[in-house]
Amino acid sequence: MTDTRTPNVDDAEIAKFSELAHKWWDKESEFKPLHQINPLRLGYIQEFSPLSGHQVIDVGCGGGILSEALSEQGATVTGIDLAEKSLKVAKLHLLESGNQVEYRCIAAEDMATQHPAQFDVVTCMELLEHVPSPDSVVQACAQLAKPGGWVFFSTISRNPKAYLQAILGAEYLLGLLPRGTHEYARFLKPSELSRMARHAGLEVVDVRGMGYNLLDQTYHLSNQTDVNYMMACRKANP
Ligand SMILES: C[S@@+](CC[C@H](N)C(=O)[O-])C[C@H]1O[C@@H](n2cnc3c(N)ncnc32)[C@H](O)[C@@H]1O
Repeated sequence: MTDTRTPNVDDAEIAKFSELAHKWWDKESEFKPLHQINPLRLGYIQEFSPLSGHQVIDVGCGGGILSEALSEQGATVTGIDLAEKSLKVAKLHLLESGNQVEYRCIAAEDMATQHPAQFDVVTCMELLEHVPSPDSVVQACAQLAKPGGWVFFSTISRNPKAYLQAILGAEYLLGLLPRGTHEYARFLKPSELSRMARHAGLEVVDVRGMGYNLLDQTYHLSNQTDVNYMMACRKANP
């Protein structure tokens, strides 16, 4: 039977990340902001869930910045992405770091069909704003989680301040990210992501902002969720 589903992927997005793949572990490159926020998101995840001995899947793992940090905490980590080149870099980096992560080139939706309810923790960071149907990825993340498991998202809200900071500021004025990294229409308000999460059977436990300090050029957790934010969700335990 032919699969008539429209794949939930924007080829231009995959090409964009593939083009930069060799720079994933260069902490002064276009991926510097991801390296800078990584300790914050790891700490956030650990506020809610232990990692040691847990099965974790990192959806849209890229070069493995978060996947490796999760593995360093003793989790058994699977990383999935659709950019082959990024996964190659991720696998090569394991040789250097000695960390263990199983990387697979597969869509979240397909992984969820193959491995439903298999993971204690699902992380999906900075991915939703790069896909045509974020709700489909949210559904897949919920399906991947065990009952009682945790699902963490991070993305960017959609409002004039987010446009000014995340696109105009970060891409055009400060040059923190390459121009064209983000498309405003794909930003998601916390209320919209909460609705998607609830629809997928997840309880939204917490929403937390991530702010950037222009003066010392550092990121911090914040109660302001109107630009970058993370969400901690829990799958119901029937
Ligand atoms: C901004 S990067 C975030 C990487 C990683 N999650 C992190 O935060 O360190 C976005 C990632 O999403 C991946 N991506 C984009 N569209 C995707 C899709 N439809 N399915 C899986 N991964 C996708 C890209 O290849 C890229 O690695």
